[in-house]
Amino acid sequence: MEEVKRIEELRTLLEKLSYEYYVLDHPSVSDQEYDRYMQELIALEQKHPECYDANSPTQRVGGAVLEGFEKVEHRRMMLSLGNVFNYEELVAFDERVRALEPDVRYVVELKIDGLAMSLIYRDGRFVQAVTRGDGTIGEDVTSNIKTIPSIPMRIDEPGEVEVRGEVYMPKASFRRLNSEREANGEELFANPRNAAAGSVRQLDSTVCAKRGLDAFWYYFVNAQEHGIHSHEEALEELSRLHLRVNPLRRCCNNVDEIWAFIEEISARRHELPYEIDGMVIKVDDLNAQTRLGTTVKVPRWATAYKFPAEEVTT
Ligand SMILES: NC(=O)c1cnc(N)c2cc(Br)sc12
Repeated sequence: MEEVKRIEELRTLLEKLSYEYYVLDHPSVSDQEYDRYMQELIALEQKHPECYDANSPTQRVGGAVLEGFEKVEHRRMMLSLGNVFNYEELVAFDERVRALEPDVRYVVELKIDGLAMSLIYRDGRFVQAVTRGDGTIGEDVTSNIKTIPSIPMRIDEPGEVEVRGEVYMPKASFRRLNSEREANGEELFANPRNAAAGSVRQLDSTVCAKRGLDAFWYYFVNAQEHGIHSHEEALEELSRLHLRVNPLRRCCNNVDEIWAFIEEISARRHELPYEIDGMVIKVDDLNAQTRLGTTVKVPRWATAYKFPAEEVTT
């Protein structure tokens, strides 16, 4: 029946248009055209309830208001990071790594000031989003994470894929939210991280949908099972799967290259449209990461450089 075929066609088209707009920031159609396709799909889905699909672009917002969040155990612990606060501590980190991995190469990324999140895809379909929690047990916040338009509901990868990253509230969304709350005499959020955490914990996803959250993904959990050997390759694969990966990153061969990038980003971080509280330095080679291993709660193959605390008025 061609209407059922049209439903599948529109679902695929709307996902592609959403990717172009929210991930590539390069839409190929006008908002009006996008809305016309969405309205056409909504009408066809109402006519064909037998085609219901929770991952349809029409199902991102709405659904039941939850009583609470289910607890979920992570397959692999969600680690936090050790910290370094200055050049000398960064040198010490590098020396500890080089003692085991003499010709190490690093990838340096921005440390997004949001909340850590795990996404599970199965056979190419988004199935679950889980907060970090205590690192072992998190909360299922799938209904809220589905409302973030840059997160794909489908990916072109079979089997089980787990992706981790940071959900955050852009500075513009934060300013808009707090000015609305001020106008309504409500308590203001202290910073974008708190506002993002409060939004993800909304039991009614229509509230979360209005908060203008976004996310960057920076960890392909079972990358080696998918034939990937380095962190940089993993980030490129996440991009290929249409996940939103932060392009502001640099491969560095030594501490001085790391420090140069830290100073470059530190000088321009207030221009960024989102808050960062430091930089993340990771060993690039995944086998070297495995050889270095982790301590009780933090990896030996990565650390976070934290910017000096300052009074930031956003
Ligand atoms: N790029 C990254 O690895 C990264 C970025 N932002 C963050 N808040 C975190 C936290 C951990 Br744990 S890793 C990481």
